[in-house]
Amino acid sequence: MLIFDGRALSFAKARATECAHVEAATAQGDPDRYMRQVAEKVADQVRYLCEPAAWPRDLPATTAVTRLGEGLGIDEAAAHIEDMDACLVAFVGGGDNGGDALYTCAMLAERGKVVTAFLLKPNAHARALEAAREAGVGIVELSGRSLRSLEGTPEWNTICGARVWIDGIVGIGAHGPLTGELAETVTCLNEELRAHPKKVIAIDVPSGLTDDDGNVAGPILRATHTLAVGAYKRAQILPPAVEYCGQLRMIGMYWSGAHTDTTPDAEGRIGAGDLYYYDSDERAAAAVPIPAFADDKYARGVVGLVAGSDTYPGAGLLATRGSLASGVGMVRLNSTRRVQDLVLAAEPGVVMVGGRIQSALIGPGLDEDRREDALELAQFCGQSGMPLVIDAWALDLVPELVGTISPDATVLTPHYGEAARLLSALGHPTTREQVASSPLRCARALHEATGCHVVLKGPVTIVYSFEDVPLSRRAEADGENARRYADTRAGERPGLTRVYEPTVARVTTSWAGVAGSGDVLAGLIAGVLARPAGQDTASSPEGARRLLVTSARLSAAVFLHASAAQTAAMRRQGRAPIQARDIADEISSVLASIAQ
Ligand SMILES: NC(=O)C1=CN([C@@H]2O[C@H](COP(=O)(O)OP(=O)(O)OC[C@H]3O[C@@H](n4cnc5c(N)ncnc54)[C@H](O)[C@@H]3O)[C@@H](O)[C@H]2O)[C@@H](O)CC1
Ligand SMILES: Nc1ncnc2c1ncn2[C@@H]1O[C@H](COP(=O)(O)OP(=O)(O)O)[C@@H](O)[C@H]1O
Repeated sequence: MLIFDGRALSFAKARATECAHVEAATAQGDPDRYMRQVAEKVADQVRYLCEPAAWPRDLPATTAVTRLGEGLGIDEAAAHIEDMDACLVAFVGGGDNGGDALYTCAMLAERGKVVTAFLLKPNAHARALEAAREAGVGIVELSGRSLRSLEGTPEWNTICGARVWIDGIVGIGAHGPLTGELAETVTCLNEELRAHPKKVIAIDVPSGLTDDDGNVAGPILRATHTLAVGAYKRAQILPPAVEYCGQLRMIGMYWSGAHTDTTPDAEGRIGAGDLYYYDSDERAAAAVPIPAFADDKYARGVVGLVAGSDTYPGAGLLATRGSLASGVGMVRLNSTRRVQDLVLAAEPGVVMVGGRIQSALIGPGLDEDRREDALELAQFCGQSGMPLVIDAWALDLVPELVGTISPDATVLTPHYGEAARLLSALGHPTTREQVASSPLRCARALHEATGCHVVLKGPVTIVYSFEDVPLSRRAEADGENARRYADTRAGERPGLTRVYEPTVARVTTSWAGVAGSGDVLAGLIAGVLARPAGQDTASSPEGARRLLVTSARLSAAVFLHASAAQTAAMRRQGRAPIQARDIADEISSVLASIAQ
């Protein structure tokens, strides 16, 4: 069973956890103790981010080379270094997020910073406001007016002249998109940022980011840094909202209970509403194990591909190279003569005849002429329960394959457009725009419509996966709830319980979105699934085969692909394009750089 690097919480869960902390502080007669602890850590981060050394690494760039939002913009940073210690400005709302901001301002002022707080609501947190005044923070009261009303005044110049803004307008207490004067204020601030970029440090979440599935339905103040209080929130790591967070840092608040929910939902599933992030070089390396002393090519795994066509020959080569990078002992490629010649010229070890395989991939670069071979391999996998990856063109075959494939062993790897087309073909009319605005929701819908694992490719790729783990392990780990749940399914899967582990990898580069990049990923996933199951997979019940298609393996492949793209982009300082072949080439150096 998988425990990823961490669970990202829903806003409701985060609010409940935070409330418990506040209640405990209140019971001890100091209701703001927790808030001051948050503010102290925020103030430390703000001071650090104001230091010259932090600038070159931290300024954002739109073409990010990122670990979820971390940006590089070295030249712009250098230009601002001299006067970045000018004044700090905070925008303060009427809730506790504003309270955090005011205490933060007070602490910064006490440490010698020049700070001005703009109160956007008449009901700012009273004790925090008093502390800010006492510390010498400049206070500007908007009394409910939009910030736009200040344009042309000296206060407006203070806002524009600041190098660093602190966003305490709203946090996780906001419901729905921002409305009224707050919406206008945020729009106005974003306009100023577009004209004159600055550091924007969001306390907990960028103001306006309110949807657990990362949907962007209204104005959000675009942060360069987001300081997540206590735990990451789902919207901070999900596209499209992730783009507004900039570099994400955690403010540790000793939150407990941020583990997988063991309570089944209405349909009896565990963890289907959870979201994890994957950020582990070591775990990724475990998916590509060093061969054992006596391993021959068959022991290392053989992958069978139906990829490439006379219409799209290059896809056959790129998928092949993705598979080879996974360390399989052999790739068997079924393709046209033209593709075979192309592949053999680059990779003479590839075998063009059929035979024993441990996993399969159909789809990259296929055209109508390749339909029969793709269907045949899919059907073979369905009958044998062998892992099958369905990508690109072959995704259009899914509606006719639904009854024949083995969903537990099948992975669909659509991009947004393909996901929309497939969902529509399966009876759920969906546009590409709808997928782009709520990719997690659509990945889940695709799983529900097909039963398959889904790798939804995008700026941040989502792995919507699950495992059937032995009841004994689940119960050991999670206690009574799981035991009760498993009993209800005993007739269906005796001894097993289904656990969902939707995951995003915390690494990305926008240079990865290039033709053929997905072919490499599909090949890599199929290759990883052909490798012998080892430490990286969940254990199966006594006597059963070890599980091959797991969240851990799929996430590892996605992570390696993104890391390879990022490393290739970094070789060019993130400023020059990379090609799909660069990603394939870089996978082995990423693996080589990871200590095993
Ligand atoms: N709960 C607590 O006691 C603490 C919360 N902290 C911080 O405070 C934040 C949560 O505080 P709150 O629960 O007070 O809420 P927020 O401060 O996030 O937001 C609540 C305010 O936003 C307004 N609002 C809500 N939805 C809106 C919308 N759609 N458009 C415009 N205005 C809207 C409300 O009227 C209210 O004034 C967290 O993110 C966290 O950072 C902690 O750091 C300190 C203790
Ligand atoms: N803006 C982006 N930032 C990072 N990665 C991206 C972006 N856009 C696309 N990608 C990645 O690029 C790959 C493109 O795959 P796909 O669309 O299938 O292309 P192809 O079929 O040409 O190989 C996917 O891995 C996807 O996650």
